[in-house]
Amino acid sequence: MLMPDAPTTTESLPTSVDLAEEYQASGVAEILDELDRELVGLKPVKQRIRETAALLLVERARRAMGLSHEPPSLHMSFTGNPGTGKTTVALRMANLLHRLGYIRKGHLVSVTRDDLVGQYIGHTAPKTKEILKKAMGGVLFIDEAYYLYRPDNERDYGQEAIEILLQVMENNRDDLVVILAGYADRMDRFFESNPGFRSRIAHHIDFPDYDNGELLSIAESMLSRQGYRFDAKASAVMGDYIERRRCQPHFANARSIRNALDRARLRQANRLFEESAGPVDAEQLSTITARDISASRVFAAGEPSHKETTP
Ligand SMILES: Nc1ncnc2c1ncn2[C@@H]1O[C@H](COP(=O)(O)OP(=O)(O)OP(=O)(O)O)[C@@H](O)[C@H]1O
Repeated sequence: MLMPDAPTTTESLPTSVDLAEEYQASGVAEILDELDRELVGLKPVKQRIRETAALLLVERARRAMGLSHEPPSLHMSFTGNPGTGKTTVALRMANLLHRLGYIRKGHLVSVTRDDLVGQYIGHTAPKTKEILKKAMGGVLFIDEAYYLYRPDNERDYGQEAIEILLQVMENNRDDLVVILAGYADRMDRFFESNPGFRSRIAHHIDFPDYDNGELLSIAESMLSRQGYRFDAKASAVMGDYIERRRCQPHFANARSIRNALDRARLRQANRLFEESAGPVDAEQLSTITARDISASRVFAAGEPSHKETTP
């Protein structure tokens, strides 16, 4: 395996590097395989991550061989609708950057405006610096990053947080990676008004919405990880649920699926209590039936829309 830092004498520099071996030895292969296996869909996202990993491996090899190299800029923006996997992929990205030696610790600190910006004068700088301290050596993930900038209020404290962030993104490039996340259109407007951010972010990754088939696969894989499964009819009803849920307000892709499954498990538990006179077996305890899903309000015809949190 390559040394993370370039050797100091020319004699000790390697004259060639086996990239395929590096790919395996660094653990990058394992992370990318896991990403492929565990995350449904996201083809363009996975492709971009593979490309980034290849770039970083080549950069590392150049450094080890004493070729001219520039520390790559790793700050990123992840755009897409809620529940499209941005946080999940950011976690994997942190792991990847750590395995490649680009960040010391590889942890992820996920924040929103309220974690960075204070309500009173003098509160913002210490708050932002505290978060940055926590994130050093890892990845700082700022969800709905555009809320930091409020053009309607000239004296908004968000501006102070922005200035500190920009400085740290420039000066601590070798120890902190910042990922800005949120809706694509709002992020575009944010970059237009804050060119400092645009120029510091080299990698833009767009997360598409999942299609109905992908959401059904996500539901099945989430359930199986929890030790449950749909019976044959439940799978079909879940497909129908997804079709209807997508057209209702507060739809949040995979997050809506996670919430729907939580509620289905609740109904299953209640059903087991109501139905069972005697002992229940493992099969019954692990099966979600059509009824556990069809009792959802999503199926109530003409019913006004409901919020994500409604049971
Ligand atoms: N492709 C996928 N395969 C399996 N599970 C997924 C996939 N994408 C997302 N999930 C799951 O869906 C949930 C929501 O995903 P995540 O939090 O990463 O989305 P997000 O884009 O960050 O959205 P938000 O900002 O609204 O939280 C998580 O529980 C995650 O594990």
